[in-house]
Amino acid sequence: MTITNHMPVTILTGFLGSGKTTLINHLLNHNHNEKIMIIENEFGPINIDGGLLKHDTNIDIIEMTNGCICCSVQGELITALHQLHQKRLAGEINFDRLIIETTGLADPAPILQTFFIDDVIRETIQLDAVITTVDCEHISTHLKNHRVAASQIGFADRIILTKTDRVKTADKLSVIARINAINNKAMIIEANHGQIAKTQWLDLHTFDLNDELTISKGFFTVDMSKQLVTKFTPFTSKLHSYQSYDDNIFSYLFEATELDLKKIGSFIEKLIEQYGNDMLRYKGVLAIKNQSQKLIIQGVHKVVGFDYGSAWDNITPKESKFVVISRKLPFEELKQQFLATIAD
Ligand SMILES: Nc1nc2c(ncn2[C@@H]2O[C@H](COP(=O)(O)OP(=O)(O)OP(=O)(O)O)[C@@H](O)[C@H]2O)c(=O)[nH]1
Repeated sequence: MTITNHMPVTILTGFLGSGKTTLINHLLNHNHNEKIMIIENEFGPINIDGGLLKHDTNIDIIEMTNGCICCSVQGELITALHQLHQKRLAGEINFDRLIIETTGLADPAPILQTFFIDDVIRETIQLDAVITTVDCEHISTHLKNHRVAASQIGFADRIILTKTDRVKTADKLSVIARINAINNKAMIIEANHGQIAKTQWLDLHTFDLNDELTISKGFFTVDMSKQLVTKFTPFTSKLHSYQSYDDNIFSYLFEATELDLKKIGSFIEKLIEQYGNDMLRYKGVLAIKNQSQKLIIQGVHKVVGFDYGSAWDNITPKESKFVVISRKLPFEELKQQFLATIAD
């Protein structure tokens, strides 16, 4: 990788003790050809994880201990990223990717927004994905007591389910169903003690304004007693007695045929203005009348990006899909407004 390339950045979040450090350690133990920079943010004055992470020559760790990235040290994160960029440009340091491990108590929103709002960062860094570790054994308690736990799941592009060795299959399935109810866009991957191939959580390119809009239809497991595989066997949970919980974050899917550009533009503008604070992540691939290319939209709260993607082919029907992971929205009302943007 050359310095002119955008630096890939992965945000690793997940509640306290959910296995973030274990996952990174597994990566470092099995990574021999990449130099990785890690920004660690620990809540409180002492960075425990910095000591737990296995140092070797392929890793540099920046510790941020002035509080939690999500609030008081957002500025510190920006400064750290600028400095890294400068040092890299000057040839003082070299690394191939950056991982930001957030404190288990952090809401990832402000961290994510940093990558959209700061010009230098936007131009030099390629935000790759938000990865959330979920502790299968304790997530129910976390969700009950800490609002941020649901938020971390809601923001995820990919969820890594940990400690499944400590629960019964039925309990694991109900955790999966609960995660899916919060975020049906993120694929769920099971990892025993962080043992997961790096291809499963790095270089996912989820923030590229590309045409891929995946909605998880089940979940996927990696069985580490077998070889690392890149293809998974899809597993669909058949839960007949799924209990409903009030996690207050939901996945909404808006679907329609070809849309009128002006109308959909003002729908989205109004939606963000009114509900942006509640909308954690959203992504859409929209079919616009008289436009041969797909219109791609994606955003985090009130920060939104639009771009034209690839052209529609003659086989795929021109359909618009817009997924929103959000705190509760008046979905029926919004759906009618969305449908009203269909082109005449
Ligand atoms: N049984 C079991 N234990 C695990 C697994 N993954 C992690 N652990 C253990 O869970 C504990 C917490 O893991 P960490 O990796 O430190 O979690 P963390 O998310 O970095 O924790 P904080 O930095 O405190 O938020 C450690 O004792 C790990 O060994 C797993 O899949 N199964």
